[in-house]
Amino acid sequence: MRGEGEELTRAESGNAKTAVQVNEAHFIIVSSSSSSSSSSSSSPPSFAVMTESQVSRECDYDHSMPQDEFFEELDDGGGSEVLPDVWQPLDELLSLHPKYHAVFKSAIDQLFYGNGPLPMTERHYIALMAANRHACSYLMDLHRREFDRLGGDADWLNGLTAAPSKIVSLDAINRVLGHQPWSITVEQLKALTKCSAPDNWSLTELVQGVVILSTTHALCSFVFGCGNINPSELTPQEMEAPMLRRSPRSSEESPTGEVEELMKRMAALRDVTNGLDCTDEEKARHFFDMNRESSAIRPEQNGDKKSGRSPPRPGAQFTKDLSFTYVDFAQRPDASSAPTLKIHDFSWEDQGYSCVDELYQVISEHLDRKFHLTQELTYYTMGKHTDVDTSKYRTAVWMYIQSLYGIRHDDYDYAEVNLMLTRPMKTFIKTICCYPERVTDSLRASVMVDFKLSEKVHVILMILEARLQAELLYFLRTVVRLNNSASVAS
Ligand SMILES: CC(C)C[C@H](N)C(=O)O
Repeated sequence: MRGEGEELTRAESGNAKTAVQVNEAHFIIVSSSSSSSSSSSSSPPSFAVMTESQVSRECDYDHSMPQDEFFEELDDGGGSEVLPDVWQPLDELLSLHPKYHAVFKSAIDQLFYGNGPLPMTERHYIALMAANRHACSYLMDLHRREFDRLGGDADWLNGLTAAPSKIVSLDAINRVLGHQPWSITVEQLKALTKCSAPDNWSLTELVQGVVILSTTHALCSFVFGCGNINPSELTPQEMEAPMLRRSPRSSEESPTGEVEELMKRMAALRDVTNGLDCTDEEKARHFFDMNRESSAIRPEQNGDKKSGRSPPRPGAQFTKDLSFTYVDFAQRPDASSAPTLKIHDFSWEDQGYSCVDELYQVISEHLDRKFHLTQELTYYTMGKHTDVDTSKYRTAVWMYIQSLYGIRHDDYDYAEVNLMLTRPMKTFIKTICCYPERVTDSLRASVMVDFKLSEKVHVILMILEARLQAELLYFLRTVVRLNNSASVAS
């Protein structure tokens, strides 16, 4: 297995420009690409590239190929889609993790530019609606430009009031999915898909729409996690992403001991869990205890108190009711109608994947690879240390994220989360997942201080994928229930 340092070296030798930009101030790149919301003309026409990749898409994957072989193939340069230029800033950042990067590009290419029931312009409009939930100006700008470049009706860009009612009808599910996915109901899906409705959605269209919505919500978390910047507000010095800029407390100068402490805890945990195992009741109790404790973590409401700067947020033209936000799962008002989702009863592997595969087959394999790779990805490093088994840490991050959405992995002992994640780290993760637009410079700077840049990005990738999977699980479980209710009725 290659070490993270070596991955970087490979990126550097393969593409020196990319490596330097990512290392020093990658969000300068983000900024330059999102410098004007009405500058679609500055984006070179890359439609020809896209069309070519569309044509070759059908031959890209052998769906029966075992995953290990697929990942090996990526090492040999597989997954080399060229996304249109507007995606480049994300692309550059993700090049820190080449295997993930390749899978990500294929998935985005398929979702937004590949075969699918929805017209491409509508896909970008739906993503614009999703990015508006978190006031993510970077992604809103990206999808506005793509909508425009692909020939979308400029009127729609005035807001939902100018969009067709079929698109507008997706707003409710955008809201629920983005903030309280456990409250999606069969009735909501029925109303959208009912044949008698004038603008009804086919289930296949709805699945594509929802994959776009949830992917975009999760990408908002990624963008804010790494540092969302409004270029018009900032001087060039300020454009450096706060999280990624060399902090005076960088690990080389004054390590905080954070990594050593984590390594001790991981080792202790491995010893303990190899010998003792707690009962199912104890595991359940640990989950609910952790859930309750997590409710006490309240992300700041308004901008960055320390810098006194509250970045301007885009308005709510593309979604309604921005006051609808995340509520702590443990404190949801409808606890009886929205119980915990037990992975034992509904998981991506056992039910989710086949549900997507049946309705929107071309994306199922991409999602599966992304989830699988993100959970498996390791370089066996932590900070300056090598040959480290980081599985306890990485699992705790994934479990904590999904617990925020009421998802419980029955076999996991959530007491481990408390050992692996400090309160500031939980605050960071909860903010980035649930209220990414509220992240502050000081919060970013307070966590993962001794981690390498690529490790910080690695954690934020886990946030992206675990959140995406959580939203999809609730939606897909409801689709299955909808199908079951239809077959009972007939
Ligand atoms: C998130 C990081 C601490 C992950 C670690 N670098 C690994 O290779 O597994």
